[in-house]
Amino acid sequence: MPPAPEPSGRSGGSQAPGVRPALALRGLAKRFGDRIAVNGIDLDVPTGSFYGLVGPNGAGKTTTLSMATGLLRPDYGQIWVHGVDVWRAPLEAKKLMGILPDGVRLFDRLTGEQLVTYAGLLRGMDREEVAVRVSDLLEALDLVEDAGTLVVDYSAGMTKKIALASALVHAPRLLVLDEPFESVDPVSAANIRDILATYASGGGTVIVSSHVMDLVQRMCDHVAVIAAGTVLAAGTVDDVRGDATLEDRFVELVGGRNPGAGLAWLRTS
Ligand SMILES: Nc1ncnc2c1ncn2[C@@H]1O[C@H](COP(=O)(O)OP(=O)(O)OP(=O)(O)O)[C@@H](O)[C@H]1O
Repeated sequence: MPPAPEPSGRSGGSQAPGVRPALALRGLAKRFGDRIAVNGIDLDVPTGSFYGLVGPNGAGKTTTLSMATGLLRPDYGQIWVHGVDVWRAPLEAKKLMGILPDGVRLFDRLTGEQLVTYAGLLRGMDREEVAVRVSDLLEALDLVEDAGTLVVDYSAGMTKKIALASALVHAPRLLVLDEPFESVDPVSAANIRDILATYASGGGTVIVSSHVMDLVQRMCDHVAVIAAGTVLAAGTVDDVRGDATLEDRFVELVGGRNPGAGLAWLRTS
């Protein structure tokens, strides 16, 4: 098995010398038929960072994160999580990760409490420890009252929160969250941000994909901007945005603003 790479310094990492990144991607590529979704992505996510992955619709964020977490096989490239090759040693790698995928079906005929308990037991944890953590997570995510409700009857935001609890229950070293704040109300979003900040300050690494630039600017310390399956910029949030806001920098990098073109018929006066 080839050794995990040392931090390259060329792909957005700012890790102390000799410390392996929490996630390293090299030459990652994926094509669906004629469409190239991911076109050779290199990225280092430093251990302990709060890393935002941003890009326009169809940029390749979900495809990249699905490959990085072992859910989708890459056509080319390699992925290491804390030095473990995700596709050569999947069980070892997956023990290190908690994943909130975008749009993956949950076992929604379980109650919220049963679902998180099941996630803990699947990870090989003992029943008593799982019970303590499930209770703590339901409390922290304000789901105690709905612990006995079937997940199929949860709202979209509650479903996100219970999926997040399932991703956290085994205290992973790397948390990969695809659009964690979508459909989540502002109070719950603030609770989730607090939980993630505590997790990162305790040495955990968080990767979030998001369209909300303001949130990424406030919450993340690192960011990668991807478009058309390639990395346009990566590094600390301050380096990437320079003197501008992240949103302005994003629009500048990605381009494509076309206000109202061809929609003359929408004018009502
Ligand atoms: N299973 C699939 N089959 C065919 N094409 C796909 C598939 N999954 C993704 N794609 C295509 O790959 C490209 C990247 O999609 P992806 O979902 O990774 O983008 P994204 O950055 O997550 O977008 P969004 O922000 O809209 O969720 C898009 O052009 C998409 O249409």
